[in-house]
Amino acid sequence: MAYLTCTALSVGHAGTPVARDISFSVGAGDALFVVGENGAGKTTLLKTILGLQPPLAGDVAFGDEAAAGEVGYLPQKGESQRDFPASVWEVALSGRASRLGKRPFYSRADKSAAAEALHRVGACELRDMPFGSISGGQQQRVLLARALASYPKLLVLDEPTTGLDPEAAESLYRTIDELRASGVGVLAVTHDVAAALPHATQVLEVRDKTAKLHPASAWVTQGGTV
Ligand SMILES: Nc1ncnc2c1ncn2[C@@H]1O[C@H](COP(=O)(O)OP(=O)(O)OP(=O)(O)O)[C@@H](O)[C@H]1O
Repeated sequence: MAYLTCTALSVGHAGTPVARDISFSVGAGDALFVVGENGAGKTTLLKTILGLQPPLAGDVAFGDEAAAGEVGYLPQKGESQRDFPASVWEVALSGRASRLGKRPFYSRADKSAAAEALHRVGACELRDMPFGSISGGQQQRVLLARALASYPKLLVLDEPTTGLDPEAAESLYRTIDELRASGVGVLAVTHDVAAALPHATQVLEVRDKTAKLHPASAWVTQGGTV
């Protein structure tokens, strides 16, 4: 079973659909990129998948090692994140906060998950640096580690390369490829279709109040843009 399966999903606000009849699944090694014009409904879809708002119809199901809600989430980058007053290590470790429950301190398992996540994204050497002092590409890498430390199987990324130069974006995508090769499944929203496409397995095109699923190779041959 896939980590995430959406079936005949309708998403929207106050009972009014923004996009209807959305069906896709994301499993180990998959990278599904959601594309569409401004206002098409990409963020509404992500929020529905993350359980922040209810589906208007249809179903969101989690399976395998990604139980309900156990999603590593990298939110869209906000300016406030740049000066976040914490070290890289603290940011990575904060991915485990939702697992603390009533415990006052992070456990050895929490620390080892955060350390492993930093290692997997190639950010070990940044560990003791203030988060606000590293580059935008490095910050995104650390926030990817944070998502990975929280739930390492299914990652949901909202515009992961926004604000990065092409080299930093490509480097982040290559890291995401390596994570996929080790069994991670990725669902990402992007406006940067050309850069994302070589790293996608499927493209979900949200348009005209519905969504079409394309294999990434077919999207290339039809010269797809949004
Ligand atoms: N809380 C809300 N209440 C009512 N309508 C909303 C709300 N949030 C978004 N919308 C509307 O839903 C539609 C889809 O918005 P959404 O943010 O999902 O689009 P998007 O594809 O993510 O756009 P962008 O690429 O600009 O981020 C838009 O028409 C928007 O105005």
